[in-house]
Amino acid sequence: MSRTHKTKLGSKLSNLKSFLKKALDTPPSTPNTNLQITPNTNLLGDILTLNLKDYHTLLTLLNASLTGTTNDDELLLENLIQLLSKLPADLERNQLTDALLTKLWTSLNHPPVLSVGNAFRYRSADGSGNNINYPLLGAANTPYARTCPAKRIQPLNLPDPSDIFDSLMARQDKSFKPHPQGFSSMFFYLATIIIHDLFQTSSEDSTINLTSSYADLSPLYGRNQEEQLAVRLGRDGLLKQDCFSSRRILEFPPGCAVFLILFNRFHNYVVGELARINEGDRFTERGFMDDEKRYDEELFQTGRLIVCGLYGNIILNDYVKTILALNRVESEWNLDPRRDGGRETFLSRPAPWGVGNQISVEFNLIYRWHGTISLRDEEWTEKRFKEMLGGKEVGEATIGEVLKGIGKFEMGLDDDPLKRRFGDLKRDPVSKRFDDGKLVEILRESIEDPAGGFGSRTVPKVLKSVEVLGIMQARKWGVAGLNEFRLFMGLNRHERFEDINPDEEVVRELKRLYGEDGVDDVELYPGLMVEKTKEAMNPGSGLCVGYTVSRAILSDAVALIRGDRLFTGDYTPGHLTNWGFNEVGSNKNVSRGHVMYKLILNAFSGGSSWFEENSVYAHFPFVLPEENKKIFEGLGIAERYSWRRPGEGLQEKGGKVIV
Ligand code: HEM
Ligand SMILES: [Ca+2]
Repeated sequence: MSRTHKTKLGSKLSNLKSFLKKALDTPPSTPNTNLQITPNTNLLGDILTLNLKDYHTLLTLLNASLTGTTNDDELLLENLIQLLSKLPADLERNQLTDALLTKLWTSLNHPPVLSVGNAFRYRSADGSGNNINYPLLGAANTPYARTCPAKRIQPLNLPDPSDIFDSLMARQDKSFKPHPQGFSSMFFYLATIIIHDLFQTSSEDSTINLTSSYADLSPLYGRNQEEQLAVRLGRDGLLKQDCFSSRRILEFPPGCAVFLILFNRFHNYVVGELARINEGDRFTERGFMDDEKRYDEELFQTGRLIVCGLYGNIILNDYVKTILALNRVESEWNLDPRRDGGRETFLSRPAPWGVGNQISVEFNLIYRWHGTISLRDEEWTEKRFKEMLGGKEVGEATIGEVLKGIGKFEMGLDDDPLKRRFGDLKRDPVSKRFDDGKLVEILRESIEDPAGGFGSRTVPKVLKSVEVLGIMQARKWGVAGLNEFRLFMGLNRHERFEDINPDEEVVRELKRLYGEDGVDDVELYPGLMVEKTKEAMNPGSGLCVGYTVSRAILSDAVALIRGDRLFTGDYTPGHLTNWGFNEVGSNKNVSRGHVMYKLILNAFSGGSSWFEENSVYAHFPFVLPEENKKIFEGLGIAERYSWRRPGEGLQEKGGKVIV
């Protein structure tokens, strides 16, 4: 091909490129026919005089970059190579070559995200190895990350934390406001389990997080190998009966512990089924039967992947849907951060997945949701603290005494989780299990218990020392200010105190504490806690939390789930078995896509005598039954569910009989 011909082709390509750029820069509302083409380019003519095949190649290329997929029957790659070989050695050819190289490079992950190595097949006890290239990313016992640079000059006279709590955070007598969207305490018990799965600040070194940054159910399975072994039965992949690893969860209302017991029972059911089905002989093929330890290990680890799969599905299909009020409308859409199959196109570039996660100090503060504690749990906490303080009222105790009380309580627990108890529950001497009736009673009461709403002045006074410590902790971590953090998250700056919260008293107190001109001095924590809260909006706003928190937690949920290799690239039937993969999946035609019922119905062998298959308590426990009644009547589906209270009318099961 002559040099002139090559140059002509190059200039045609250049014209075509500016045409495409214009087409893409034109707002969608403008029809393409109205495109202004520079008169001297004669672009349409150029396109028509292009060799038909080259023209076709460019169109296919354009189509591929719009849709993200290539039909390789059209031999785009080969035609592109032909076109490139015809072009002159100039800018256009180089750019097209670079684009081709980029396309070839970005089709694969660099470095690879997945591995077939045995070390990466399961979840490690401490969460290490989730990112195969940076195995310590997000592992237990590593430092917290920092999300936002704190560049502002630090104000030297920060207000007294105790004053901040009393004036802005403390729940005033009789001022409890139930959650505006009718959330039950069960919702916040799951939240409590999630946050203890993700944050546990070491009391010896507050830069260290003692648990893994992954939603891997560390409160059930333990934060390290030693804790994991203590909660396992040591045979057939089983966990010890009705047990969980976390000591800390025993500091919380008994509904949290029951929630973990539901997961324990699900685990033991799963490993039983895995062994029984023995899919593809995978648990016997390598002579595991002769090696009991190995057999136990394979069953346990596969079981854990499946149980964590259900946990992840509960977080996405029940918890996040409720947060976004998608539980209140007909739509089946959900924000699923695991979405894959996305391709890079002109319009979107899918976020990476499976690259790991490391929790930051900012998120430790963002998730301190003590304002949502119900009146019932406030009372429970007052009693519990009094016990831990040897009878002293918490108001009379120093922060040191409270911390010592908590430490002593945890130390006083037996090392063997099987020997720990909670509430007034007793283990059956033979089965070692707690009584179903008692567990159901705690569940029912938790589902019927109205949680509190977020906002300023909502935190029970009994937690004052915890909050004061939180404020001091945030200062020690040197976190950014509220406005600094908002700007980092892409939110606008609060220019006036009224923007933080229009409530007159809150504005007055904020000004008193931070000074008339101190709006940028307002600290991240407690700023997050006193910010105005989002109004209910269906769908869109279910959680009704403070503005900044509502935005930040969605990014965090995506980081947590999409960042987790074992929830994304390695969430496969190969890892979980076909049976396990199906067992924990969500089906939009069942339970409106929710999956909590799988956990609850499985836990009680009495089956329908406790919860009917279609019990609203089993299917939608995060919202109060009376609120669900209103929602489902509005949607015209109330008759699909049983509204009977679990245990109602039962005389002989040992639970409290409700009539
Ligand atoms: C009655 C219920 C609750 C009680 C008695 C309680 C008590 C405490 C206590 C004593 C601490 C400080 C010491 C420790 O880390 O254990 C703490 C910290 C914390 N709480 Fe709560 N809490 C409750 C509910 C919640 C809820 C519902 C959430 C959020 C979903 C939450 C989030 C946090 C967070 C993120 C920390 C910091 C943890 C760390 O840095 O290790 N809490 N809570
Ligand atoms: Ca974890």
